[in-house]
Amino acid sequence: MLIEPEAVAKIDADCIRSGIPGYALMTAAGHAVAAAALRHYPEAERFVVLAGPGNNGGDGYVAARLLAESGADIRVFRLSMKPPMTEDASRAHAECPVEGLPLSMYCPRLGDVVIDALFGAGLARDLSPEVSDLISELERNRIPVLSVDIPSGICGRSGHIRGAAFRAERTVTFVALKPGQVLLPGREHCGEVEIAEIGVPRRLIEQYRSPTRINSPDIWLDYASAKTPSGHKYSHGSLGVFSGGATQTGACRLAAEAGLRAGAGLVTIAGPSEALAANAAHLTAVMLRQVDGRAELDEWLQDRRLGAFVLGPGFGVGEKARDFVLALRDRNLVLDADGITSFRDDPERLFEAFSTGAPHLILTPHDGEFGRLFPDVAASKEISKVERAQAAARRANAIIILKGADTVIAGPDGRCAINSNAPPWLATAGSGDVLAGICGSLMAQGFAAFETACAAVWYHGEAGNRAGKGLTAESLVSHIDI
Ligand SMILES: NC(=O)C1=CN([C@@H]2O[C@H](COP(=O)(O)OP(=O)(O)OC[C@H]3O[C@@H](n4cnc5c(N)ncnc54)[C@H](O)[C@@H]3O)[C@@H](O)[C@H]2O)[C@@H](O)CC1
Ligand SMILES: Nc1ncnc2c1ncn2[C@@H]1O[C@H](COP(=O)(O)OP(=O)(O)O)[C@@H](O)[C@H]1O
Ligand SMILES: [K+]
Repeated sequence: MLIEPEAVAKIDADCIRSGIPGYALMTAAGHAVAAAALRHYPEAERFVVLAGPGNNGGDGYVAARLLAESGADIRVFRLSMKPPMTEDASRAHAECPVEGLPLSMYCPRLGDVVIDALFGAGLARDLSPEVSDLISELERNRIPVLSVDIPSGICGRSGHIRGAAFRAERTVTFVALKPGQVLLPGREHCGEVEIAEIGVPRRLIEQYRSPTRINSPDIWLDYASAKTPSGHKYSHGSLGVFSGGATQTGACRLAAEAGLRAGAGLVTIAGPSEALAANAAHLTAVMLRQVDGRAELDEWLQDRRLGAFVLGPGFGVGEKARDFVLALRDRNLVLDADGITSFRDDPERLFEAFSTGAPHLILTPHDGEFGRLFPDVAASKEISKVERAQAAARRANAIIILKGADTVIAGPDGRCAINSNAPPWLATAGSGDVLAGICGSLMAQGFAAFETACAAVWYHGEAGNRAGKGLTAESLVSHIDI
């Protein structure tokens, strides 16, 4: 579950209305931070709390008091020497026995552990040069940082860096993760994340949970046991994958084999006559069909058992791709790679074709391909990856899988998931073709488009984890296990 940074203040206000004082929450937060500091840094020579002007700083003052009470050597440096900006933070400051000095007086030294309590959910602008310089100095001296709630400088909504950001070894966050802790680069800046409960009632957390979720199997739970013991290969889904020309057949085979491995009962590669020999030489369980032009395609499409199609991997960019896609407008389609690029000059033609009915088009762009279909959305740097994918999904009436280390899946209805199980070695040639094949397979098996996309991305990541560091796209296929 995720909560947006904007919800933090609302949760606080509702807690207070429910009789849970804000200061109780701040005290619990400070306790969690102090406990994590003592637990993870027993060898620290001194703890250094950097306190900001708001409640993030307030959590820092509480932690400083508790660390002082535990007998640790503790220093506090304040961003501003003015009184804190909230009542709770002022109280935490007043109760802290350690005198706070101006931030400019802090000289990092070996043995320090920094507790970064400058900004959390309230980060509203770029960090000042003073803070940026301090961050560089801490990094140069390899001083470990434990961040309170989120590393200061990371936007909790987008994961973007506001000018500069602490690179924490650990982060103690409260209530639930924020999107900016799962999206990059925020995720990398958080280090190990611990979620502290702090006593917010469950019903409030549920009430304010973000519609954006972390990708996990509970999203597609309803489809998990779709196969019945009495099923046959057609009831397990029939998938069609389009092949490119004679010298570009590898990509479609990766998609087709992934589709079979992901559980489709039947997978057929449809390709031009010139590619038949190359495909035939490498296929066993996957079937082959000659489809040169539109007439043969239309004939093949008479087979309504074909539950989904994959077009794009190795297909070639151009009018043939556009023509085939338009012929598939009322079918379940995964459009990847060349299939996406083919609509670069006229994306509206694609969107218009799939504009009606329940979404049945899945687009699987990486950043470059995304920019070809949605140049204006890609250009707006302020919006988060989640918001980019959502805007694209609405425009295209499609499910968008915006790939990367933090793949985001979004639907036109606003549903969204951020994936976090993919290992870095998944970034290898052909990996995207495998993902397209898994998507096609699940759609052919009857999963709805959004659930398909979430499940495919997650199983792709799991396969990557099982395959391990030396993975190639081929070995990735053999590790798909659904
Ligand atoms: N429900 C929760 O999750 C709870 C959250 N608490 C803490 O409360 C924090 C949020 O507190 P606040 O809303 O007071 O926000 P922050 O403490 O994050 O920041 C607040 C102040 O910093 C100023 N500011 C923002 N960006 C700045 C920049 N770049 N340079 C200089 N000043 C800047 C803002 O004008 C604002 O006044 C959370 O991150 C968390 O640490 C806890 O106290 C307990 C409960
Ligand atoms: N750093 C990374 N960590 C985890 N997964 C990644 C990373 N970079 C890319 N990926 C994933 O690897 C796949 C690459 O797909 P794609 O860019 O289409 O490559 P290709 O065209 O070579 O198959 C996508 O599923 C993407 O999400
Ligand atoms: K912080």
